[in-house]
Amino acid sequence: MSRLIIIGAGGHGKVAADCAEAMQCFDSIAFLDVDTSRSRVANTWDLLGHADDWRNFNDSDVCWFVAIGNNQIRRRELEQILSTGADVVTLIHPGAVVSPYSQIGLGTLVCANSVINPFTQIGIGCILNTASSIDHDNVIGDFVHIAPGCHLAGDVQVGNGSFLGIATTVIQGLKIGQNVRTGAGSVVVRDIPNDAFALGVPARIKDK
Ligand SMILES: CC(=O)SCCNC(=O)CCNC(=O)[C@H](O)C(C)(C)COP(=O)(O)OP(=O)(O)OC[C@H]1O[C@@H](n2cnc3c(N)ncnc32)[C@H](O)[C@@H]1OP(=O)(O)O
Repeated sequence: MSRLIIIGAGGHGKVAADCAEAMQCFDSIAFLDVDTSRSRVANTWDLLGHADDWRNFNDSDVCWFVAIGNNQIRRRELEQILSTGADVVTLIHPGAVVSPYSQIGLGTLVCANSVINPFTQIGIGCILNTASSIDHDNVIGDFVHIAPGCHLAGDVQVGNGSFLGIATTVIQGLKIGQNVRTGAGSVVVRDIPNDAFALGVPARIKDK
């Protein structure tokens, strides 16, 4: 058992803490955040101090999770912590179904009711949000956010830093590039190139 400190006390941080509590493998759960105007988060968890001061809390029994929704900021913070060799954890809600034949990178959050089917690889620092399903043989890059209710069919690839908006559906075998964004409810039926923004049914690429 160890103490978990979560960096980022916004809505996503609260979901991460709730997941960590459900896992029942941490002695205590607390936060650091850039906003230190309060001492408690949602009247439930302690806010220990400023996120920039995280090294001051890096005792041997502490492990870390970065819960920042923005993919770029999450990447910056997590890479900084990983570079020091600090103990970063992966959070998988006990109500998620994860195949033993899949791989999940450090610092990723797998939320309740998500399903990860076999031979799928998930990178580091990802968010697989509530009730998302990632089917067989997917390759999901680093710092990707798959929003609630997304469904990815088999053999889908998603590049680093991409954000699939809530309830996006991707048919089998497609390749979604890096830093792509999709709108809520998009149905992706063609590959999407790097840095594109796509939305609609079927999803079309739009100007940003
Ligand atoms: C736990 C969590 O909360 S995780 C976070 C999950 N959140 C999401 O997934 C949010 C995804 N965001 C969206 O879908 C947004 O609507 C965006 C990014 C696609 C567009 O947002 P904005 O740039 O603010 O666009 P805006 O709302 O002004 O709409 C512009 C036009 O696009 C249309 N539009 C907006 N979203 C969509 C969509 N998802 N699909 C199709 N059309 C859309 C609007 O109807 C509007 O059309 P109009 O010009 O004909 O009236």
